[in-house]
Amino acid sequence: MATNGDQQATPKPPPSPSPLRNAKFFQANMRILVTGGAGFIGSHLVDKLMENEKNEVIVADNYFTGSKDNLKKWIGHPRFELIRHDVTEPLLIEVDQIYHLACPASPIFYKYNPVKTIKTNVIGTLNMLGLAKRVGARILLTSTSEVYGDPLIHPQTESYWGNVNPIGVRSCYDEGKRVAETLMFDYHRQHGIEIRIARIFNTYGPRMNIDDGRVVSNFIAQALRDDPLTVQAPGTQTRSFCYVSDMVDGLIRLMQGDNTGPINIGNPGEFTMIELAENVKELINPKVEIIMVENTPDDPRQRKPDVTKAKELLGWEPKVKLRDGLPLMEDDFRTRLGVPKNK
Ligand SMILES: NC(=O)c1ccc[n+]([C@@H]2O[C@H](COP(=O)([O-])OP(=O)(O)OC[C@H]3O[C@@H](n4cnc5c(N)ncnc54)[C@H](O)[C@@H]3O)[C@@H](O)[C@H]2O)c1
Ligand SMILES: O=c1ccn([C@@H]2O[C@H](COP(=O)(O)OP(=O)(O)O[C@H]3OC[C@@H](O)[C@H](O)[C@H]3O)[C@@H](O)[C@H]2O)c(=O)[nH]1
Repeated sequence: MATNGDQQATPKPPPSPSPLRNAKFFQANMRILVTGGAGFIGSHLVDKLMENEKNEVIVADNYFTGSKDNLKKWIGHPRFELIRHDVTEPLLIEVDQIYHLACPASPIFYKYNPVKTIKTNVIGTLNMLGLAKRVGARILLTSTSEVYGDPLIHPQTESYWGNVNPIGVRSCYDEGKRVAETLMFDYHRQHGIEIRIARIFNTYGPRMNIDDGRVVSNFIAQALRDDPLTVQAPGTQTRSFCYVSDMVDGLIRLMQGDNTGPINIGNPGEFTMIELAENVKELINPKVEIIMVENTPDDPRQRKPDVTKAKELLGWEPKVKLRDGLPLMEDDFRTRLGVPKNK
């Protein structure tokens, strides 16, 4: 007989959701928790979810890298609630879906307090799975392309197990997300929880912190301030950049569909960091200098998603090309930095 610990056991059916879900006369809105909803991707996701009048959105965030400012248009709205909460503590609320994003995402922030980063990924994800189990909610984890580490196959498919340093300075994030994925599947197999895992590749767009430290926000802020664009050596390392509206569309499709994932969500357009700097220079400030600076350990040398699965299973593919997305982000950064277009 299959036991709870048996990896091959058939998944149990999920716990039943609230009876209100099938109620005829009660107002049965979809109650959606977004952890990390005050951050960059989270706040765009909230905007999209709030467009549907059947959705009630609850954000839980500790404001480590996020800000209430990102959600100011929703504060006071009857279908919206904002809770100052750290996911490393349990949260007792009633919801139907959980988008679990809470986690610092920029390397300079996740390396700042690595122990807290790993606690957020492990204890935070356990707490959110416990909540999902108690109330029968479906839960989506925003995992990352960093689970592939410094990948030895290219482009990366979901079946690739990765090449991750378990004791390096990035491990609190990479290994933290890998454990978070493991926890998701263990709760699915052992308790029948409905799970969804998105492996997000580098995403950019308006509302990124100006001093977030990630490459696209750094280059745009530097170009607007007439500071040199700092390409970290050797500059031939590659990334593939997805515009945030495409990302949000992919996350919602994954949540609403029938596949657990993991599914890569990202834009396969691949650029070296030198090419990215040249694009920013040409589009935003042709006079700006590009300089080479020292890199940090374990920087992945190449990254590009294979999005076949997302296309086939979610009917999703990215629409916004890098050269169309950069000017949209430039406009937002100009407004926030107070740098008009024709200065
Ligand atoms: N943006 C990307 O390129 C990218 C790529 C891969 C994965 N992701 C994942 O997507 C999610 C969102 O990333 P983002 O780019 O919007 O980053 P972000 O830093 O803007 O947002 C993260 C949010 O989580 C909150 N948070 C952090 N620790 C918390 C805690 N312990 N309790 C409660 N809230 C906490 C922060 O305050 C912030 O609002 C993260 O899980 C990240 O790992 C992002
Ligand atoms: O100013 C800079 C910043 C960064 N870089 C380079 O740009 C590349 C991308 O660096 P970023 O800091 O933007 O992000 P990374 O791709 O290293 O990590 C990201 O991956 C996906 C997500 O999970 C996270 O958002 C983050 O970990 C790296 O090769 C880095 O060396 C520069 O050349 N100049």
